[in-house]
Amino acid sequence: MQSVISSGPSLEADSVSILRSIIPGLESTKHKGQAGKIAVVGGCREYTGAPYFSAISALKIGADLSHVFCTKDAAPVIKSYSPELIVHPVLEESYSIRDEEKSSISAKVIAEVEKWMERFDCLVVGPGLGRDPFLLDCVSNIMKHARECNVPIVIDGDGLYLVTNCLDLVSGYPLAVLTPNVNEYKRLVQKVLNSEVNDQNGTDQLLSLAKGIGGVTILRKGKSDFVSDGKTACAVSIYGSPRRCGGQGDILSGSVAVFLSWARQCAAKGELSMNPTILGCVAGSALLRKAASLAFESKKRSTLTADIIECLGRSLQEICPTEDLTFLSHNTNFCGADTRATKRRENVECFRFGQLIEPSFAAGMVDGWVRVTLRNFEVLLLCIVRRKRSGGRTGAQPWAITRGQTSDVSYTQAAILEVHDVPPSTLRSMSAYVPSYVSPFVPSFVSPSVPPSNFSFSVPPEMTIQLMRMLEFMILRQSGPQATS
Ligand SMILES: NC(=O)C1=CN([C@@H]2O[C@H](COP(=O)(O)OP(=O)(O)OC[C@H]3O[C@@H](n4cnc5c(N)ncnc54)[C@H](OP(=O)(O)O)[C@@H]3O)[C@@H](O)[C@H]2O)[C@@H](O)CC1
Ligand SMILES: Nc1ncnc2c1ncn2[C@@H]1O[C@H](COP(=O)(O)OP(=O)(O)OP(=O)(O)O)[C@@H](O)[C@H]1O
Repeated sequence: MQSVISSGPSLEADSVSILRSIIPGLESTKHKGQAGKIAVVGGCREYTGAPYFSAISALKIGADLSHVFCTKDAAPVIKSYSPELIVHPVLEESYSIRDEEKSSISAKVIAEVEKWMERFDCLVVGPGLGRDPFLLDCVSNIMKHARECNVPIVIDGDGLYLVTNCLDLVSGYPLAVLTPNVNEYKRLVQKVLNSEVNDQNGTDQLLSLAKGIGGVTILRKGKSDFVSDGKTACAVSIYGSPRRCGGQGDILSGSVAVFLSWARQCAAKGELSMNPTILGCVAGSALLRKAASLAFESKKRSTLTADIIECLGRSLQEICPTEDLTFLSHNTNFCGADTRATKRRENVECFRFGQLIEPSFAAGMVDGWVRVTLRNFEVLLLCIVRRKRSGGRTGAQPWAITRGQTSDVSYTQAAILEVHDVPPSTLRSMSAYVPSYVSPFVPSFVSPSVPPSNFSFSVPPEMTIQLMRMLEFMILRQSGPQATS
C-alpha cells in the first residue's frame, strides 16, 4: 500500500484511504466471527453507559461479536440496553466482598476471562471501569493474560488510570494502544516524561512518550487526534463536531478495536506496509469523527453519544459503500470454469452473468488481457475477438474474468491497479467500452495512438471505485441480446 502518512510538515493521515484499505468485504463465504470478536472490560456500579457505548459501536461498525466483562451490579443494566451484547457479570468491587474472599474471587475472575481470551481479536480495557483497587487488581491480571496471548489491548478511561500507575502492564507491548483524553494525557506525560504537556513541541513529545513506554501506540484525543508508536506520528483532523458530550471516547475505543483487528488481518496477508496498530487508530478516529459530524448536522446542540452511534452506519456507507463491496462477490458466486481458457491461462475462471462462456466461443480467441490487480483480489478482463459461427470477425468484446482469492473479494481496498499485456488493437477496440466518466483518468485506454504492446499503468486508489464501475458497465453491456447472438 502506498504511504498514507505524510512525511512533510503536515502530519495529516489520509484517513479515508486508510479506512477503505482496511474495511473487509462482505462475502457469503465468511462465517460468524471472521469480521472480529471484541471484548470490553469495563462497567461498574457507577458507569454502565461507557462499556455499552464501546461494545455496541464495535458491533455497529462491523464486528461479529461483542462481549462485555463487567461487575455483577452493572451486568443486568448493560444487558437491558441491548440483547446484542454478550455480557459476563464477573468483576467484583471491594464493597461487595470480604477481605478473606479476595484471593479466591480474584482467581475465579481470571479463570472466567481466560476461558474466552484466545477467541478475542481485541480487548478494550477501561470504559466505565471505576477505580476500585480490588477490581483494578483483577483487571491487571486480565491484561497480563491478554498480553501472554498476544491479544491487542485498547486502553481508555480508568484503564489509563490503572496503567499510568503501573506502566509495566503495557511497557514494551507493541499491541497496546492508549487513548488518553486531555487529563489522561497530562498524567501520562507527567509520569513517563517527568514534565508538563508542551504543545509547542507536541509531536516530539508524543513520539517520546510512546517510545518511553516501549513502543506502545498512543492516540492523543482532542481537536485533532494524534497517533504515534514512537517511530512515526500522524494526525486525524477531518470531520468532527463542536459538541463535547461524554461518551465519544468510548465510541472511539470500540471503533479502534475493530479497525485494529481488521488492519491486523490485512497485515497477516502481507497487504500492509505500515504498522497496523497505527492504521487501526487512524481509521477508528476518522470514523468516529465522521459520525460525530453527521450527528451534529441533524441534532446540533442536543447531539448525544447515542445519536453519534446511530450515524456510524451511514458514515461507513458514505466512505466505503457496501454496493461497491458486494458487486463482485455477487458475480463471482456464479463463476464457472472454462476448460480451454484454463488450459491457455493458468486456472482462469470465466463467467458472464452466471453462464460459462461457451467453450467453442472462447477457445482460441483470447486476444488480450487486461489484468486489474487489486489488493487481495484480481480481476482479469479477457478481451476476445468474437467470431461469427462461420468464423468471421465481428469485433472485440471485453469479458470480465475473476481469478485469485475469490473468497476474499474486496476491491474497494485496492491501492494499485495494473494493466498489461494488452495488444494495441484490443486496446483500441476496448476504448469503445470505456465510459466517459472514467476516460479522463485512464487516458491510455482511449488514446487512438498505438500503445506499446506490453502496456501498463497505475491508477490512484481513489479511482478504484470508478474503475470497478467501468468493469460493471462492460459486463452489463455484454448481458444484452447482441452479446449472445
Ligand atoms: N455514560 C457513561 O457511563 C460514561 C462514563 N465514562 C467513564 O467515566 C469514567 C471517568 O472518565 P472521565 O473521562 O470522566 O474522566 P476524566 O475526564 O479523566 O476525569 C474527570 C475528572 O474526574 C476525576 N475522576 C474521574 N474518575 C474519578 C474517580 N473514580 N475518583 C476520583 N476522581 C475521578 C478526574 O481526576 P483524576 O483522574 O485527575 O484523578 C478528573 O479530575 C471512565 O470510566 C469513563 O469511561 C465516560 O466515558 C463518559 C460516559
Ligand atoms: N476539541 C475537540 N474538537 C473536535 N473533536 C474533539 C475535540 N475533543 C475531542 N474530540 C473528539 O472526541 C473524541 C473523544 O475525545 P474526548 O476528549 O471527548 O475523550 P474522552 O474524554 O475520553 O471521552 P469519554 O467521554 O467517552 O470518556 C476524540 O477522539 C476526538 O475525535
